Amino acid sequence: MNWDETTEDAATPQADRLVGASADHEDQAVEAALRPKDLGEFIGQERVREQLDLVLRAARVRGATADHVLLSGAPGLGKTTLSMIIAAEMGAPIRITSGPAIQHAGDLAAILSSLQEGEVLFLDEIHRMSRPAEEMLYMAMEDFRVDVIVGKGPGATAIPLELPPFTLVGATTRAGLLPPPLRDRFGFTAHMEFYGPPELERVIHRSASLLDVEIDTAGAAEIAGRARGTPRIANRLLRRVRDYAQVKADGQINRDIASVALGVYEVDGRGLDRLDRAVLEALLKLFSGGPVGLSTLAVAVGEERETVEEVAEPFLVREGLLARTPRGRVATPAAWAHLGLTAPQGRPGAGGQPDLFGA
Ligand SMILES: Nc1ncnc2c1ncn2[C@@H]1O[C@H](COP(=O)(O)OP(=O)(O)OP(=O)(O)O)[C@@H](O)[C@H]1O
Ligand SMILES: [Mg+2]
Repeated sequence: MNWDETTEDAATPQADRLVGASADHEDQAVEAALRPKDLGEFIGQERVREQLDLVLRAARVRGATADHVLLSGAPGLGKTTLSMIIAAEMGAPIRITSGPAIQHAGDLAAILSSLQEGEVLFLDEIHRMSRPAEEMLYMAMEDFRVDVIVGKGPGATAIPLELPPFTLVGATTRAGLLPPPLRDRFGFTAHMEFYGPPELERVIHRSASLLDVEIDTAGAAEIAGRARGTPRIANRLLRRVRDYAQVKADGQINRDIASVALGVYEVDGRGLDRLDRAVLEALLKLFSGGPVGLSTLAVAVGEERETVEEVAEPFLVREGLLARTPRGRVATPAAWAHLGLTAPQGRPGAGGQPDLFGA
């Protein structure tokens, strides 16, 4: 791979895992076809949808350009999809760029000065923009104006440039990293939550019908339960189960087919993959449930510290299977139950014993 093409995701260990939330190459190729096109088609996120609907409707009634919108949430929850829906609902064209693509303020000035009135500018990974570009964006968002610097050194002059009104849609997986002045300039902020099983089932039924795959209710529920609250993962698991159904059966997906297929891909009933389970198993079997230091745990599973910390742990913590404590990683009672093991007496999960480990 050419270093220039290295993205954050490619640099992330295990980015290609079946239950990883970032888009892989195949996702990028097929996602466009699966994207809901308007708010009515967008599944779940009721509150965000309702609020956004009001914001967009009000703008349409006033005949105005919609306020700037910030979309924050984990990968694969629908930020890019919503940005396209915003443009579609406003009947406006959309321009797509990203923080890492804007290295110099001049890059941003070029984009801003070529926007049409009412256009939606989608700025993905807005937390990764350079500082000077960010400052230019403040003025553009607030006053629809930028200062273009012409020349260098003492002779440099700032030429003010008026911009047509536009709607900035920023997306970030790390809202906490946004400087407050930037956050404050958005008229509306939408926090996207993980999806519950019923919504994921609807996502799966919808995608199955677009992909022309037959699936019954129980089959969709089986996949939804393993999709880690994330539509992108649900769609990816659906494609793998479809492959299995086509090769090993008559192409139709039911609970058994889904369950056996995902077993082949080592995604368990709760959405844990081989790495997740290796981490839990080491914690339980080698360290009696902890507490154990991250480095020790990583050595025990033969992975890098970062892989354990950034790839496996967030989901295990979210699922309530593992806790990070000041003294190290600790398994919760649910972890013992999930792996079908019995906690030694006196450990969390041993039942009726005092919790000595602060889990
Ligand atoms: N609410 C939804 N209803 C139906 N499908 C959805 C929904 N949200 C996301 N999807 C599907 O999940 C896929 C991933 O969504 P999207 O690309 O919008 O995620 P994202 O939040 O932009 O992720 P990233 O942070 O990696 O950029 C899309 O192909 C889309 O089909
Ligand atoms: Mg996206």
